[in-house]
Amino acid sequence: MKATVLGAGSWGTALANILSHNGHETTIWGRDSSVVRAINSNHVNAHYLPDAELSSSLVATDDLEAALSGADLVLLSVPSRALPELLQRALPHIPKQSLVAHAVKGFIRPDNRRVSEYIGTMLTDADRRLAVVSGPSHAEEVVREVPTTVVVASRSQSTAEAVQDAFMNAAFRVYTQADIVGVELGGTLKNIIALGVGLADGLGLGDNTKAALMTRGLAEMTRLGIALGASPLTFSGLAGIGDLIVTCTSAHSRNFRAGRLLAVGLSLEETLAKIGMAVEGVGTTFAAAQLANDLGVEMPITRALQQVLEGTCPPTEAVTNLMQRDKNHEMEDVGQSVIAQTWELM
Ligand SMILES: NC(=O)C1=CN([C@@H]2O[C@H](COP(=O)(O)OP(=O)(O)OC[C@H]3O[C@@H](n4cnc5c(N)ncnc54)[C@H](O)[C@@H]3O)[C@@H](O)[C@H]2O)C=CC1
Ligand SMILES: O=C(CO)COP(=O)(O)O
Repeated sequence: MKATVLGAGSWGTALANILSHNGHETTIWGRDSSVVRAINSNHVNAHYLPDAELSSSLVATDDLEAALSGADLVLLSVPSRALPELLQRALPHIPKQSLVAHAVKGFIRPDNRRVSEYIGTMLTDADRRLAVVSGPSHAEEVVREVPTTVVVASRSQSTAEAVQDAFMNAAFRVYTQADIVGVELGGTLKNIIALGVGLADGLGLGDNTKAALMTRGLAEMTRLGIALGASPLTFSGLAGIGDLIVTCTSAHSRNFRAGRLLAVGLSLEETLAKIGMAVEGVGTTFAAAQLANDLGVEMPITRALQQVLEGTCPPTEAVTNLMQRDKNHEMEDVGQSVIAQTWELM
């Protein structure tokens, strides 16, 4: 298979490295010619993954048209805010029969569309060709071949299985899924909660608080997911709770680290500059808050975080506000029918 990865940041590099190691003729496109040169001459991406020695067969280029020529599989792996511009430039050169996968965890603003929804409006035969790769997978560990599991979702089973085959190896186990909406939303919405857990950590709050944020966070992720057409079960899988756990507990997570920096008093601009890589949770918080508002979905953690990011509520006050919300049943609307049945039987 001839594979082309668009985006030479952390994740694009890690995924291109897998494809190359798996024996596929792999090209990675990046906009930064110094990164391209370093991958070709030294097999290293010094800015994003300095400690990893990349496959010597991996070829890098900054020529988009040449990168896409003859590709059987095209993988888009840039931050969500960069995707529209890149896609406009890439579309005329994407071969008509190629499979197109993306590994982006964010919404396309300002319309707050899912990435596959956005790509699908432009790509011919999208239902057959398009797939999403998501799951608990920090690039820093993937390049070290730390055992990792992800999920590929597509409306087409054969496409999901083809992408699964392309990536699967002894250290990178790939599952398939049909729920493209749920898989995309799980990977996207967990970044909001990771920012919140990072804030809690930076404020010196305890493990109880982090567990509360993760669990109640999953509940509000699931509520929005259901409203947008996802299967609730997907949120108990790799793209949901799996990715939530890794992002909320790993020192590699840019979202978790950003939350910690905000908690100790850095401004949002200072925080983003200090991380120096994609922090998708910031844009996602605003997008999800807007979607929740439009759809009438309760997302208290997201709303609290939005206020913190806007600078209209200090983090400690946001915690107090969350704790003092009206009392509630744990399962709320998601499980109401089940709860009613159980109580009738008792
Ligand atoms: N880093 C990770 O471990 C993982 C990242 N992701 C997701 O992958 C996506 C990409 O993130 P990372 O690679 O981590 O980001 P990164 O910050 O490491 O790299 C971003 C890359 O995009 C490029 N870029 C930025 N603006 C661009 C533009 N306008 N046109 C072309 N290229 C542009 C940069 O030059 C850089 O190569 C994000 O949605 C992220 O959430 C998903 C799973 C794991
Ligand atoms: O999505 C990720 C791991 O699955 C990466 O998370 P961060 O963007 O927070 O580093």
